[in-house]
Amino acid sequence: MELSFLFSFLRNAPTQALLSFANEILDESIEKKKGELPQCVACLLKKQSNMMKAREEKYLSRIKVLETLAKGTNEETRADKKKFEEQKRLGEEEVVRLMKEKENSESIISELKLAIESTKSSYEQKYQSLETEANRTKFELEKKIKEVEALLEESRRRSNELEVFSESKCQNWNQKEHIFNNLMCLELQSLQDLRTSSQSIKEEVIDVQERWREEIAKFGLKLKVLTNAAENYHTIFLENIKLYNEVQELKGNIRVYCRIRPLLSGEDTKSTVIDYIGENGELAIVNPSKQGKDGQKMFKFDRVFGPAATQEEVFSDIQPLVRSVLDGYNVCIFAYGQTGSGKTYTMSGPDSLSKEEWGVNYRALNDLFHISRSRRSAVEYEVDVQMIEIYNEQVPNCLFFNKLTFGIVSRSQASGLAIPDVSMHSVDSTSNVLELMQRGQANRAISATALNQSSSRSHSVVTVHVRGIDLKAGTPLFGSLHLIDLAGSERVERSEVTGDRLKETQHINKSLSALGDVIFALSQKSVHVPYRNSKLTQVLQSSLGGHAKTLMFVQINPDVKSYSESLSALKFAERVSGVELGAARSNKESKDVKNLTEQVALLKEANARKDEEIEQLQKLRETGTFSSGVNHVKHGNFVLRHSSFSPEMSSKDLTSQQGLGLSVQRIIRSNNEATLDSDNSDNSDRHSEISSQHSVDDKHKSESLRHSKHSGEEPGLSCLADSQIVAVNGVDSEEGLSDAYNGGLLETSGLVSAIEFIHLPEQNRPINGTKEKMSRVKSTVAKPLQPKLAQETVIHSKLKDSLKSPTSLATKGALKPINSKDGLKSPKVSKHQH
Ligand SMILES: Nc1ncnc2c1ncn2[C@@H]1O[C@H](COP(=O)(O)OP(=O)(O)OP(=O)(O)O)[C@@H](O)[C@H]1O
Repeated sequence: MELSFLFSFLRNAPTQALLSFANEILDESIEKKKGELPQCVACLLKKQSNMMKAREEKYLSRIKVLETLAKGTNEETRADKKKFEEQKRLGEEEVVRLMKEKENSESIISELKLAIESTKSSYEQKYQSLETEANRTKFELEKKIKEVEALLEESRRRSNELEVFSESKCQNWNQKEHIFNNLMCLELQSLQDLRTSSQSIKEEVIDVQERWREEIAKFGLKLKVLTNAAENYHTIFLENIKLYNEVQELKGNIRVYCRIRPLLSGEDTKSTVIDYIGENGELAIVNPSKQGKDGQKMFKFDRVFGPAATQEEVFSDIQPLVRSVLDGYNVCIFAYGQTGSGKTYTMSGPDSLSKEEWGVNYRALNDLFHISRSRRSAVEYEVDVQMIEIYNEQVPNCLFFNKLTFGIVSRSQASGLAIPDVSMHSVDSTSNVLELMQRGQANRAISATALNQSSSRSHSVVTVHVRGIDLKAGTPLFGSLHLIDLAGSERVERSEVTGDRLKETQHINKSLSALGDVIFALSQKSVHVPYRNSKLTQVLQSSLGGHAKTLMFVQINPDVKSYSESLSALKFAERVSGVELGAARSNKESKDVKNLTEQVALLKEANARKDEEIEQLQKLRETGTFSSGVNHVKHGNFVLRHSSFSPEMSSKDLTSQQGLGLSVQRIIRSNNEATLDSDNSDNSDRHSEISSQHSVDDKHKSESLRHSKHSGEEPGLSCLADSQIVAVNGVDSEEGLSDAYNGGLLETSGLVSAIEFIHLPEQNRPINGTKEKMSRVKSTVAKPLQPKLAQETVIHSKLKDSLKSPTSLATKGALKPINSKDGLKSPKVSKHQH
């Protein structure tokens, strides 16, 4: 074990150790050689001396032989002596030679000795150096041996430790093996279990798969149903939007779209007040001077267009509204916002006008032409345009260079004209419109201010009148579209204006604040709405307080410097979006209305005849020959002629009573009463509207009942508004008549009454400001019912039914005689009449 460890140690020992081991072997051989060297030298010397001795002995023996020979032969032969001498000489020479040889040998020996000596010394030196080296190496080797021994000791210890460790490891591994074996057994067991359970799972999976297949088949069916539903969803979604719009239209909220213009060059393009623009009309702006949530303000409008919105996108959203003008609606679109916020851009477009940059005005007219052409086979349309501006509370006509100023009629005319005297221009193509509008735009008051290079200094109003006639039914319609680019509100210190510009600014701000007051009154549903405080609100009256569809663009400049202006514009817009105008009404006559109008004409005829009879009866009465079944009604500013029948009477009685069951009341009212009234006329207008609206509901019935009781008159007679007057006058006005059917047809306590409002001609108007109107009382008398009157009874009942449904009877204009030509030309006619 130890040896094997040593071998392995040597095998693994570093080169240094091997080197030392080699040295050790070398040292041993040197040691050996060192012991052999003197013996070698001694042997060599011994050989040499032996050889020399042998040679010397040989020579000496030869000399002895020779001497013996010489002694022996001396006597024998003297010849031989000579020979001997010769031989002696030769021997001597030989000796000399030998001596020489000996000398040579001796020199060789000495040389050899020297060589041996030198070799010896060199060997000794070498030996010494080798000895020193050997000593050193020995010392090192000893040292190394010691180290090796220590290492050996250490490795022995380690090997012991390793042995112990491996012993324990072995035990561990044995234990582990044991555990592993146990585990394996368990695993095998659980594998077996798993196999069993997997088998059962497999069966279950097959079962589940089977069930899934069935479920998937069911899902497939359901999916089919869902796909069908999804296909329908879009249609339903669109229908929902349509319905939502219809609800909105019924509520008549002013629609508010917000448009944010992009930041212009010269404005800080990195900072903007716009924080968030939602898809559903949400808008969040941030106050640059406040941090976090505190500085954020949220608004909600019908739609918000971001800075990237194109003119086309903006128009496509309002297109349905514009198109409804062709269905006889009055539509008003106006742009509001601080100066330089992009109102003119939205309404007209930039100065360098290309088709892509057309604003709402051009696009609206272009679209109207397009649609009217596509409907040509069914409806014939005529389009006229008026263009005015409100500049310093004056109303010049933008389409005339001399800019005559005009007065505003406080209430919109049936024609939709607030300013009836302004010239009307018939247009039939987009190029006409472009030419006309550019003329109007050129005549508009525009100046440079610190905030806008081309700031509009006036409110511009473009009114598009559409008159159409349904070629099949022969019914007329008329709609109007007001496109209003308001002048921008501005802070004088920011716009840095003086002189004329300052005066303009003051007028602009004053009229915008009047608009704010009107909006406030409308949102509060106040009885009094101060339309008369400015020309702007007077022009907008029919759009804000009438039955028009109204849309406002609130324009926003996103620059942080304009934060406070943007905030107040958004607050104003929020208030505007809360204004409910009521359902918009179409100025389109239906077939029913046409029939009814014809019937009304018949009624009028019958009335005229009846009036004659009444007059005759009155005369009779005055002469005291007749008095029965006559009611005199006089209340406030009006006088009614009324006859009634009791609720107990059956329809048969009604017929047999021959006219007693029906009373036709004629109420004459000045059509332009509102124009002539003082400021309070707004109130009276409103009152008259309210009362006429209320006349069909129960509240009013009870009111009239109370009133009539109070005045000692029969119930059902005093339900008309204060401002309405009664006069006996043969002049009928269509507008007044339609008003009557809007508000004057009553049913009270079983009494059916028809009331007819008739315009007073100019000369018959009451004196300015007076509420005491000229009146005459006329009484109806029982009179045999003529066949025509029986028919009238039915007609009146029909009328009553129609009035209960708000859509069945049209507005004022709806009851005009069905002279289609007249109906079609109505706006122009009214322009001249008024
Ligand atoms: N959506 C827009 N895209 C590009 N430029 C716009 C946009 N809106 C406005 N601008 C530019 O902003 C500048 C001011 O616009 P505009 O004259 O229409 O403002 P305004 O509200 O009518 O101002 P004012 O009330 O003073 O007449 C113009 O140079 C216009 O071209």
